[in-house]
Amino acid sequence: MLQIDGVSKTFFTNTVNERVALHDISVRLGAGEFVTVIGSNGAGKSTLLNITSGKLRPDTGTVRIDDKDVTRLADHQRAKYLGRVFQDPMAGTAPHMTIEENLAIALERGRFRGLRRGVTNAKRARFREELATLELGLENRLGAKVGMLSGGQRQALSLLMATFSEPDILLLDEHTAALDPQRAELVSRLTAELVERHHLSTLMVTHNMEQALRLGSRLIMMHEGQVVLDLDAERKKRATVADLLGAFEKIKGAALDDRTLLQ
Ligand SMILES: Nc1ncnc2c1ncn2[C@@H]1O[C@H](COP(=O)(O)OP(=O)(O)OP(=O)(O)O)[C@@H](O)[C@H]1O
Repeated sequence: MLQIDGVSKTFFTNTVNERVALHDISVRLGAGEFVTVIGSNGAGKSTLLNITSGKLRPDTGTVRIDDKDVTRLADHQRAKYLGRVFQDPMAGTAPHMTIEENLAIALERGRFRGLRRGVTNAKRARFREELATLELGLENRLGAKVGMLSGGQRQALSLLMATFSEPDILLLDEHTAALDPQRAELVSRLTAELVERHHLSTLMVTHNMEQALRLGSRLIMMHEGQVVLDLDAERKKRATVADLLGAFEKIKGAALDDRTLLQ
């Protein structure tokens, strides 16, 4: 469970480059809730994920994971609660290590810290079983260097690594955006399966509105550092891409009207 309460973040405060990235934002995720996050460029989506992961500190507000206040914990101290997959397929895995070495490191994080890093036969059996669910044949290539895999295969592996220690929160940062449509579709399908199987509380940023509507149990739209639309499962099921575009136009229009009124 994630509770982001009253979080604000401004970059380059009191300079000509000042940017308000988040403005008093509050987002709460229940256990197993899968929220897709859309919004225009600069809306604050990545900043929200970076504040959740501890990569950035908020200026004000708090971040709680499973009722524990983690606002002041650095990213490495929070890592055990979180899984994260980035847009760049090269970011989540170590290319010079084998598939099983990468998986062993991922397994060591999170709740399995008692285990040693070495790859035992028991672990190998588990890796094979988990990899088989990807349906990419990687279960037969445990000794292959990860750098030899395609972008789609690496991203599928990153996703598996981020999820199989069952983190409290899964953060997906446009994780299908750099893949061709077929691979993006595969990674989308795997995302839905893994989130469901491990019952993970998930925040997924995407620019693909159709994907944002298809995946997840709730959708939020951000604009200028705030949540401007929050659709629950029922409303999300009925919504179309045209509805989302319409809502966004209306919000932008309202913001313009407000500014006009102030002048
Ligand atoms: N490290 C940083 N230093 C300075 N400004 C930043 C930094 N990170 C984000 N910003 C600014 O904060 C605002 C929000 O950026 P953010 O990257 O969170 O938006 P986003 O919704 O993820 O955008 P995009 O969809 O383009 O990735 C923008 O104005 C951006 O320029």
